Amino acid sequence: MTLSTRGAAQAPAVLVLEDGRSFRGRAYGAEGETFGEAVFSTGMTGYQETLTDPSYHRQVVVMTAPHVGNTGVNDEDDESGRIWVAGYVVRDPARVPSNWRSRRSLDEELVRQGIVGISGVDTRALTRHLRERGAMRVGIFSGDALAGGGLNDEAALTARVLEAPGMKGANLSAEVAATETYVVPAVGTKRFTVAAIDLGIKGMTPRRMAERGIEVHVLPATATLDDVYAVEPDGVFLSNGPGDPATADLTVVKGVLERGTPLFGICFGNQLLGRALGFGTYKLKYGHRGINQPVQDRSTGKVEVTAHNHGFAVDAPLDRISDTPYGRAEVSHVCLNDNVVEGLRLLDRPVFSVQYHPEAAAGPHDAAYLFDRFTSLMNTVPMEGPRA
Ligand SMILES: NC(=O)CC[C@H](N)C(=O)O
Repeated sequence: MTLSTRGAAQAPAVLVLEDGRSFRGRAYGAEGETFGEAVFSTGMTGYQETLTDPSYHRQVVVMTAPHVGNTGVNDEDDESGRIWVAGYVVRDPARVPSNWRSRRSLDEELVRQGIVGISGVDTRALTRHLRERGAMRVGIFSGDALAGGGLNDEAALTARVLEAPGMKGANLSAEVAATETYVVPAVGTKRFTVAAIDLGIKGMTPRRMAERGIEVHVLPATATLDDVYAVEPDGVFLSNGPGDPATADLTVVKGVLERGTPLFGICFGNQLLGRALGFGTYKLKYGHRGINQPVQDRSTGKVEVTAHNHGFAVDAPLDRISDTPYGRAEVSHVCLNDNVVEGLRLLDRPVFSVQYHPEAAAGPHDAAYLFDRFTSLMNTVPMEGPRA
């Protein structure tokens, strides 16, 4: 158990939204200033995985769960080598974290990694504001950033927020992805080789494949089609990742589709597949983030409770099969809260994707069957040449 001595004694901080609304609180984590897109996450647990998910790069995450940090920070649950959120907003941080795996408090970890946060904010009011007005740019200011009376000059702080870049048009995968290929070995007998394109991949994703006998070659976001086929893959995987899918290069995805290699994409990967098929993508008003989102698999009618983190979505028709340059495609999964497209499937090729996070780190394991589906596609496709 680690005792945190900070909390109520922390310096004043202020959160300022681009539309001028502001919230006062206390510094949490590092003091200073930070900017990003304000988004809210409804996960009640799993904050360590959220913080270290590269898809949150350049986003300031507001936690709707009121108590955050209760189980501290451990050495096992990180989803990447660092915290990626641009800032962190909580209502009531734990003063005494307690868990057998805890090594330090969340506050200490945020300080250690220089992540500026704010606590003591009415996160319900802030979330309702974002739901009504949509995700928008935000700044958090504390310590030196408020020296000279900044706390009382919110117009000046709002002007600074308005200078920060937005999420639309942001091309961010290369900023978060590995620069060198690495291999996650199959657990037990190796059955397949998969080339996974790292657009901001989480650590659990290759592990979920490895558990199924897959040797995963994780390739940088900049990998070419030749790099992909150099590993002689039985299947190709497109990962999650930050930024606007409209900015991504689709050459590799289209090349894989042409060859008919089994393909599975998640989240950003689903959006890239959608765009490669000729569908558009658009920015949702406030996105889906959390570990309790109901999704229906339209092929079985089954409802799964799933982990999400997306601000963009694919624009594809729900009521009919679409003709694409790679054959017929359908919307395979849909979000039951708002009918947003949550999955795509090609009818003539071994290709599918989902908009959510079947690796479930954190989250319910309802969607684990999707990794089995990918494995069975590789099982049935002859190695040489396209199937379609
Ligand atoms: N988790 C992800 O892959 C997110 C995809 C994309 N950046 C979005 O916000 O929709």
